[in-house]
Amino acid sequence: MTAVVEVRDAHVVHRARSGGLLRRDRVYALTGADLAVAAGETVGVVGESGCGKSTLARVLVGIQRPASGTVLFQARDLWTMPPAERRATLGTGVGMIFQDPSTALNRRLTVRRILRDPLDVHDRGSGPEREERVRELMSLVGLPGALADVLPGQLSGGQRQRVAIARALALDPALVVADEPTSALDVSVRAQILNLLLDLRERLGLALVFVSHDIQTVRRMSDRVITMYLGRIVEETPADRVTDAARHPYTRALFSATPGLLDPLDPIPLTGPVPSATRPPSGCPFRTRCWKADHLCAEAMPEFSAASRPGHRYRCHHPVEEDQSTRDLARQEP
Ligand SMILES: Nc1ncnc2c1ncn2[C@@H]1O[C@H](COP(=O)(O)OP(=O)(O)OP(=O)(O)O)[C@@H](O)[C@H]1O
Repeated sequence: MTAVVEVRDAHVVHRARSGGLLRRDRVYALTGADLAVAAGETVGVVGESGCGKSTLARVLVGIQRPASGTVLFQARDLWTMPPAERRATLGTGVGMIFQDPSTALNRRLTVRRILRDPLDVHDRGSGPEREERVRELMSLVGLPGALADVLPGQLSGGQRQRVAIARALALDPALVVADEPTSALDVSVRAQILNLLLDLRERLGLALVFVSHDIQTVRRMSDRVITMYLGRIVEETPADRVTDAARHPYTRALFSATPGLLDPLDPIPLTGPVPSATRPPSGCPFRTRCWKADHLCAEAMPEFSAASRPGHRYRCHHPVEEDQSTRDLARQEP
């Protein structure tokens, strides 16, 4: 597999937003992240709020430089290349779709200007070719050409997100990262936008990274699911087996609590709060909420183990069995 993007042992540490000027804690937003995404595949990223999903997304698209670790884009190290080359590589190679198209789009520019802008900045084609590309992009995302001269404020939320997607695709990127692309939209248009993304991935052979709180949607959209907990990737599971083959207790608990499964599962209780990212627990970060934790979990962060099927790895000293029913798991005392 040739990765479009590959992150190796990436760490991101922020200064805490609160705590006063003199005493600023460190927030461990991303710790030792490894991930590779190939052309044509969709990788979904799930986890509770604050676990580092957006940070990982920002590292993948080169908005966030990791404090340590490597980011390879099409096998080239992003952060050792000259800045101008990095800007050009990211500008043309990567598209990002944000949660809220109302804030992501410039309200003063027409749809045509928004879509032409990346073509102008990166000097793509002649004037007429750029106009043609704008038409092509609008048609690609299902926007009528008549909307070319309107402002984002005159569009519906779904239409605005289509413009944002078209803009992300303007320069034929190899990688698109969508961070909660539907959570600001009406429920009625969410499915349309998700289907559009899936269709575009097929047609354009994109590598797609999809970040969402909505784990049912991630499961439906993705080939592989990445589970994050307190800044760490703790499991990577083939999406079609995530509810029954995941081996990390946290992944099982997260998916067991998902409403809307065809075959509802017994919810596995997740007790207690998520610990602070400024003081993650020693050893396995999930141990303070895990019903299987023992002294070993407090002492050492488990290394990744490979599961029996390709594309499945997990970090856990006491993994649950594949196919062990959530009823059995739910009965275990935390
Ligand atoms: N610029 C920043 N300064 C300080 N802390 C930050 C900053 N950005 C993120 N964090 C912290 O880093 C951690 C990871 O944040 P991140 O936004 O990546 O999580 P997330 O999983 O995307 O959360 P959500 O689902 O709520 O969007 C959180 O504890 C967050 O508060």
